[in-house]
Amino acid sequence: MTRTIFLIGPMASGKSAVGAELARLLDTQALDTDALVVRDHGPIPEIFASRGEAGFRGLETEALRGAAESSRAAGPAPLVVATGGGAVLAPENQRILAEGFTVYLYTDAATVAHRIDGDTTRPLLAGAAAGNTPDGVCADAESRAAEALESWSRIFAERADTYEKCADLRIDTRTLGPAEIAEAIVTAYRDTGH
Ligand SMILES: Nc1ncnc2c1ncn2[C@@H]1O[C@H](COP(=O)(O)OP(=O)(O)O)[C@@H](O)[C@H]1O
Ligand SMILES: O=C(O)C1=C[C@@H](OP(=O)(O)O)[C@@H](O)[C@H](O)C1
Ligand SMILES: [Mg+2]
Repeated sequence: MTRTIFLIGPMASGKSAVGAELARLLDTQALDTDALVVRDHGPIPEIFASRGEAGFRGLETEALRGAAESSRAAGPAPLVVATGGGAVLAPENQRILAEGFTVYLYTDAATVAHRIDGDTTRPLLAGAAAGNTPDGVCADAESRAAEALESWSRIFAERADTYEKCADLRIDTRTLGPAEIAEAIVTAYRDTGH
């Protein structure tokens, strides 16, 4: 039976980039839950601002459900679904991930530091990126980057066990490029008999 390949992992671990590469290798379609939410509801920072994180999580679950449904309806090639970093949190999402082949893209703070520096698209890191400090004083670029990285590390520590629990396969991506990671996933997926 064909199984959807889900990509999970922390912010900026490469889920979206690897998803596109993997779909190219498997000659199939890549879906991205964040992209589906943006397509249907607008930019993620605006959703966090208007509906809060809980509102975003509801839309994320809807997108994941829809992506899994599209995959079931697709032909013999497995669909690739990149998730957002917090998609592993909701029990309903965990049940959906358990039906597919779920790959955890492991990385660390040192590796993602330059990827999230100055990023304003991820609201959970953007308090720092926007220059807001808890005391309301504008932070300089260097301390903003340090704060974003601190937030990333704290959130990752909170979720690390959940990523492990949801994964059929864990790849240490720290020294690999997206194409190499995609190749490793295809090999492991084929090893499962697909
Ligand atoms: N393995 C990798 N090596 C180098 N750069 C990467 C790698 N994976 C992702 N990137 C880059 O890091 C940034 C974040 O990747 P992205 O796919 O958006 O992560 P995610 O979807 O997990 O948040 C992008 O600019 C992407 O091109
Ligand atoms: O980790 C998270 O909670 C989030 C990760 C983001 O996706 P990426 O992991 O693709 O950055 C996006 O879903 C949103 O900003 C929340
Ligand atoms: Mg992404």
